[in-house]
Order: sequence, then structure tokens, then C-alpha cells
Amino acid sequence: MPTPAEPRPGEPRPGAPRPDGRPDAPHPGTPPQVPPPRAMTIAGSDSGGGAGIQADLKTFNALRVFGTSAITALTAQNTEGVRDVHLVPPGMVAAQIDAVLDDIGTDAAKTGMLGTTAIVEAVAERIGHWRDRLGPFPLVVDPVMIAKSGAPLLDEPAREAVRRLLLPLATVITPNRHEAEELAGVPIRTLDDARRAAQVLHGLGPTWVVVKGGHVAEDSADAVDVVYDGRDWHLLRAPRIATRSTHGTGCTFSAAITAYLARGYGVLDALRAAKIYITGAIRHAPAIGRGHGPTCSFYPWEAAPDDPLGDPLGAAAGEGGAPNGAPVDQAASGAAGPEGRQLDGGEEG
Ligand SMILES: Nc1ncnc2c1ncn2[C@@H]1O[C@H](COP(=O)(O)OP(=O)(O)OP(=O)(O)O)[C@@H](O)[C@H]1O
Ligand SMILES: Cc1ncc(COP(=O)(O)O)c(N)n1
Repeated sequence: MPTPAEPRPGEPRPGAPRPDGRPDAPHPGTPPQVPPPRAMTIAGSDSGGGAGIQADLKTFNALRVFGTSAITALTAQNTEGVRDVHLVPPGMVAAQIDAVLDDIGTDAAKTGMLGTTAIVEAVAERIGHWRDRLGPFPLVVDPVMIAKSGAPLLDEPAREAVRRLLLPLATVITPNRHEAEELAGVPIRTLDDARRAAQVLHGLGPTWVVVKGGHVAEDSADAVDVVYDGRDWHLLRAPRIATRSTHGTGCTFSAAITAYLARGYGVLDALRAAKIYITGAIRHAPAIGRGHGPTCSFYPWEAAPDDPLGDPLGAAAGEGGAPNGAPVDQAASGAAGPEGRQLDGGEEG
């Protein structure tokens, strides 16, 4: 490893107080002093990258939260549909939760696709156990039942287990129209129907209920979600965007709520911030796949004027420096990326 060099003229010495009194960015290689907020997702993997674990981790990262995961199922999936599902044994789901929470802990957690009664039971039991040990971290339950493409992601008997075991543990539940109908037993066509369902769902034990409006009154100009905390009603309202890129919107929305809760937002603020985020993610959706495409989790960063790293390999890319697996700061001398140059004090070029 090159030794840290004297700062270049005009650059502050690493660790020196900044003129504005705020802490400086850590010197490369130095662990940050303040750990980031942490959020855990317990959900299925979507090989297509638009929903499930993949959407959740991207969302956590985009919202500056360190994400961890317990995978409940592998799905062979793309924007057109789910081709196959392989469930993870419940003991292995529990083992992932234990491994993460025993060491890393969490500031909030969410659930997504759970698949079967046995997995729901394992997750509910481990959440209860770890809340007793770590304190009552917020839990967002997205009661995923059917993929947008129509494939079942929760079997019939497991719905009762979600109702009985998981909803009472939830800080927030985020059913879509279909899930709210199933869990509450109330048909939903209008916002008033959504309110009735929210009231029934609140009676099942969650602290906050959000009945999502993506599939309610689909010809209206706004996508409106109904929020109920047992006392007050709120509406989350944003323009409805005309697009086919709505794969994983529910996962991304509930992951954003989880991220904002992990960052310490109050529930209503977390819901409002997450609604702004999902609307932007839908608006900036990339053109990917032949079916329902994913949203853009990183749109706030992609809209930034500069890519902060630029081309991180620079000239080294053409010389076989880093792609062969060598750490960038040990690649061919004088050909390292920006971090290496900063460490050895060399010139750019
Ligand atoms: N076309 C759209 N334009 C703007 N917002 C939308 C649109 N569709 C959904 N939303 C919003 O996205 C969030 C997710 O809602 P939705 O009802 O689509 O969830 P979902 O059906 O569970 O999603 P998925 O099953 O795709 O994960 C909600 O805040 C909803 O209002
Ligand atoms: C692993 C997994 N989790 C959740 C969904 C729901 O997302 P959508 O309704 O957009 O298909 C999914 N398709 N796959």
C-alpha cells in the first residue's frame, strides 16, 4: 500500500477541521466514524432486478442506508413474468435473519415475498425474538401476494398466517388494492372502499395502514394512497404517470418507507418522503425489457450533473491494470485510478 502523502497545495490535511466546522470526508481507507443507518429486507429475489430484494437494496442504497437481506425465495423472472420459483427452507431464512441481526443489527426492517406459511411463521418468530433483544425496531410489512404478471408469490393458506402473525407486528403495512381486498375481505373500487378496507386492516394490529392506489381508480389523474393510523386519515397524492414501467413499484415504495424510518423519520414523514421517491423513480424509469419494466431507484443520483468518480480506471483500463483483479492502488505504477493518485500524490494523467 502506498503511504499517505502530504496533501497537495490547496487541499486540506485529512482529518483537519473544515473551515465551515463540519466534519471532513474520511481519508480513503479510514472507516467512517459514524455508522450509517441500517435497514433489512426479508423478501424474494427477482432475477430481473426490478422488484424484490434487488429493488429493496437499490432503494436503501439510493437513500443512503446500508442494506442487508434475508432471501426467502429465488424467482426466475424478467419484465414479462415469473418463470420459476425456488423457495428457501424456513430454517435458512431464519439463519439469515439471525446472522445479520446478531452482528450488524438494524434500524428498520421490511418484508416482501414470503411464499409459504412456514416462512411467514419463521419470519414472525425471529422478528419477535430480535425485537426483544435489540429493541422494537420499525417493521414495514408489504404483504406481497401476486406478481404484476399474475404469478402467485404467496400460497393460499399463508394469507391467514400473514393476517394472524405478521400484521400485528407491523409498524406500517402497505397492501395494494388486491392485497387489501384479500386481507380485509372488502371489495375496493373507490377511495371510500380503500378507507373501509384500511379500517378493517387496522383492526388486525398494525400501527399504520397504507392502502396503495396504483390499482384504484386507474383512470384518475392522480395515484392516491390512503393512510390510516386508527385515528387520523391522510392521503398521499401524486400525479399518475402513464407508463408500463411499474414492475416493483410496491417493493420500491415500501423499501423507501423502511429507509426513511431507518434514518429516523417519523412514520408520516417517511410515508410522504417515500411517495415523492417512488413517483420520481417511476417518472425516470429506464426502457428495459419487453414487459413491465423496472423503475429507476437511483434517479436522484443519475440526475446529478457529474459522475463523482468519472471513469475510475482511466488509462489503466486499457493496460490491464485493474480488470485482472489487482486492487486499483496496486495496479501498474502511475496508472492507478483517482484514489491511487490521491494516495501517492501523483499527477493525473
Ligand atoms: N402509474 C403510476 N404513477 C404514479 N404513481 C404510481 C403509479 N402506479 C403506482 N403508483 C404508486 O406507486 C406506489 C406503489 O403502488 P402500487 O399500487 O403500484 O403497488 P403494487 O401493486 O404493490 O406494486 P407492485 O406489485 O408492482 O410491486 C404507490 O404509492 C402508488 O400510488
Ligand atoms: C421477488 C418478487 N417480489 C415482489 C414482486 C412484486 O412485484 P410486481 O407486482 O411488480 O411483479 C415480484 N414480482 N417478485
